[in-house]
Amino acid sequence: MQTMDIDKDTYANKPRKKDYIGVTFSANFQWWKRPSGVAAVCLGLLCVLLLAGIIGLSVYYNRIIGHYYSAERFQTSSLNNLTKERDQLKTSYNTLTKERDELQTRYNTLTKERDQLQTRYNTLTKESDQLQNRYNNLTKERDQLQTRYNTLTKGRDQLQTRYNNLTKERDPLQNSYNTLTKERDQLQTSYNNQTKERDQLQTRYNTLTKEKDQLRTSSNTLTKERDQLQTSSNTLTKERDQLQTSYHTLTKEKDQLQTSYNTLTKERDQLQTSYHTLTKEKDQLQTSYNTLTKERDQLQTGYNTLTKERDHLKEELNKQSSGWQKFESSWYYLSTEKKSWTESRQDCLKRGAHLVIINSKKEQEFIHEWSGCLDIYLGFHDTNTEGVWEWINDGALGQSSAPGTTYWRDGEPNDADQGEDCAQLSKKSLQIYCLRPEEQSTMVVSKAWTLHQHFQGFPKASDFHLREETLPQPRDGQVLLEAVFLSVDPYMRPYSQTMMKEGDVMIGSQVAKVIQSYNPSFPVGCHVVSDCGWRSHWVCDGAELTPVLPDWPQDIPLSLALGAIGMPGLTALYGLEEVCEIKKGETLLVNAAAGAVGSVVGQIAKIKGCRVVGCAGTDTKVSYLKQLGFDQVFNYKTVTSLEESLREAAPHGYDCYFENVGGKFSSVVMPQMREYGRIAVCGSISMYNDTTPQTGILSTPQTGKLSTPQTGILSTPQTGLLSTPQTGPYVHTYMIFKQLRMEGFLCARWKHKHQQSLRRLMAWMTEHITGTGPTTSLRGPHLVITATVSGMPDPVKTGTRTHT
Ligand SMILES: NC(=O)C1=CN([C@@H]2O[C@H](COP(=O)(O)OP(=O)(O)OC[C@H]3O[C@@H](n4cnc5c(N)ncnc54)[C@H](OP(=O)(O)O)[C@@H]3O)[C@@H](O)[C@H]2O)C=CC1
Ligand SMILES: CCCCCCC/C=C/C=O
Repeated sequence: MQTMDIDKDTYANKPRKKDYIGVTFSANFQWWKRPSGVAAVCLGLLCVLLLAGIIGLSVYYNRIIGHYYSAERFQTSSLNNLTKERDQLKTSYNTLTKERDELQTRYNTLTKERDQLQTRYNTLTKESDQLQNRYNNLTKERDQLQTRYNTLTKGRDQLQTRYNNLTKERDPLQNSYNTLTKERDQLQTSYNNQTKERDQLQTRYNTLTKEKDQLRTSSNTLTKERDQLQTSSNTLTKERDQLQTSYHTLTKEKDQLQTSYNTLTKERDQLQTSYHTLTKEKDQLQTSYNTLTKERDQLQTGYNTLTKERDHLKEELNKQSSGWQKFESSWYYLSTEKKSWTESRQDCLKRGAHLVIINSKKEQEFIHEWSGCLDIYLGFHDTNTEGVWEWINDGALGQSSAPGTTYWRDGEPNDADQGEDCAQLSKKSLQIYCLRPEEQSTMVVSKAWTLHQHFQGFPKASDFHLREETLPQPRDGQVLLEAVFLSVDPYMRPYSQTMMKEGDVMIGSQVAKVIQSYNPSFPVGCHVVSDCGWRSHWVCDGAELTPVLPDWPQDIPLSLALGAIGMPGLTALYGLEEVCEIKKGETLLVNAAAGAVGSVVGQIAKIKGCRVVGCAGTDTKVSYLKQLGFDQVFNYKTVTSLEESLREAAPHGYDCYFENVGGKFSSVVMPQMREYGRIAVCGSISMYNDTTPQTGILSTPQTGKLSTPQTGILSTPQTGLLSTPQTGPYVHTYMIFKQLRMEGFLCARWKHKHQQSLRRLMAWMTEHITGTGPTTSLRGPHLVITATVSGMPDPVKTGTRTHT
């Protein structure tokens, strides 16, 4: 291994401490290898021997002398021997001294040599120190190199680990990528390239720097590739999931379409067969129909001619028998009642006629004679412009010329009694004079409820004020109305806020009777619907009047012209047909179901073959709605959970929701709408009287699309329709995911259809009355009118409609 090689080299160069000490000792102990060392040692030894000999001799000599003197007498003979020995010792002493000197000389020589050696030794020591320093430096460098080597090794190992991990991660990604896409082969190739690169990297493993760079490069590349693979894997996974979802949706839709296609194909085939059969039958019938039509038309023509002749004869007979007189092409009637000119004019209009208009002298003479010479009011007046006399034009005849003006009595018209605006044919002569039209008639005083002060919260009696006002005489084209039924509707609460100022007469519709008329479209006695507000009487020109349907059946209360066969009924019809576009078999929810609108909504939906769920606020109303044929009804005020009751009533949810109440009720319904559901926002009665904002919280939805209830506060609306800021909830999530359609509407949008729609409502109502229609045909709640001492309904007590 490379590592081992490096270690060997390193340790081979490394001096051991033991060896270093060895160098020092070799200078002190290996003296026998040097001559100067040997000489010095010998000299030292000789000195020691000499010293020992001198000491030994002196000891010996002292003993001998001592012994000699004591035994002088005994050992005189040995004196000579001693002297000899002394001489010999002297000789050897001299010899030794010589030798010592020689040794001293040699010692000096050796000392010199030793000094030289010492100098050389010092030089060597210095050199050794220098070497030691260099060695230390080298050691340091080596250590640094070692450290760098270790760091690099570690880095390489980490890179290797990362590389291995990346390689490991890359493999499963490669596998999933291969599974997910057709590009598997390309990725496989790139994988092989990577593997090759890895092998090359392995080969270049020995050069750390290069290897590091290569590894880093390949690591970065792999990381990038892995990220790209990860990204493309994520993208593909997402795309696959989306495709999977849309695939499922499409499969479902396709299956449904296939099913309905098959059903339709079958139905079409059956229809095709029956169409052919019917076409044949139709052709045969058409032929016989054409023949019969011709015959019928001929008969009809003959019949019409005969009918006309008969009617004409009948009319003449009737008229004659009821006092009418024919002169030339006109009929004349003489009333025996005493009335003013104005009242007589009314009386004529009631009879479908008008005050007499004279077109010729002959006619004037006939009237004079036939009347038995009575005073006769003429349809001649200058009420529009003083001094400009004209014939009345109540529509019965075309505009007449005015030949009568040539028959004025002398001095007439003179306006003698001021306001003599009408003409009379004198009983005494054939002449005309003028008189006041209102003689004998009384002025009409109307009573009206006004808005005394704007409502704060629920309306109260003190918000209203009863006012009397004298009405002007109706003029040509005008009518005088008398209220029969007034309506108190929820819309008045928010509308008054913007459309009215304090002191104005309360807005509202009424059924009124025409009691004076100068407008042939509205004869006296007919009933109209007028938007003139809460008044007892009113004079108007008829432009805004809607006649109640002709031939209104006697057994249907006229008050329904303000209910089921009036604006509320129309609202119900348009909300269902135009906004909800309701279809047979669908499930509908309606709240405020026992009200004027709600009760009709439920009944029309039943007529159309739908399943109807209704909510009302009392048990009596609940029973009433059951009688009307609603499928499921409950009292929303007494149920434990509105949410649960709604779900029980329609476990599969609601296709259509006719919204009358708004606020919290609406929040609870929203999650229970079915996909593609439609919501007709007709009203929001629960919010009209708010003084503090309602807090609308959407409960956590079944779908789980929203995890957190949503709330919010709408700032006070620009329109000022609502005095109190409205709070959430925000319904967007439901609208989006259930693909709902929510549309507000006002019934006036379809004004052009009102007449035909009223006839449809009346037809449903009549079917019910006569029992000819389905059991679900229409019934309508009536109005409760509470009379007061004032003679006007109490605006607060009549605030709620109910059924009777
Ligand atoms: N868009 C349009 O063109 C029109 C809209 N409308 C709207 O239709 C709705 C119904 O009108 P209409 O049938 O004439 O009214 P009604 O006066 O006949 O009935 C109203 C009923 O609403 C219910 N109600 C009243 N207050 C509340 C409340 N706070 N919370 C829940 N329910 C309440 C009561 O029934 P209960 O006892 O069952 O609670 C009440 O009897 C109203 O919102 C009105 O504004 C009406 C006509 C036209
Ligand atoms: C003065 C009669 C106006 C009738 C308009 C009714 C529209 C109702 C709207 C909401 O409640």
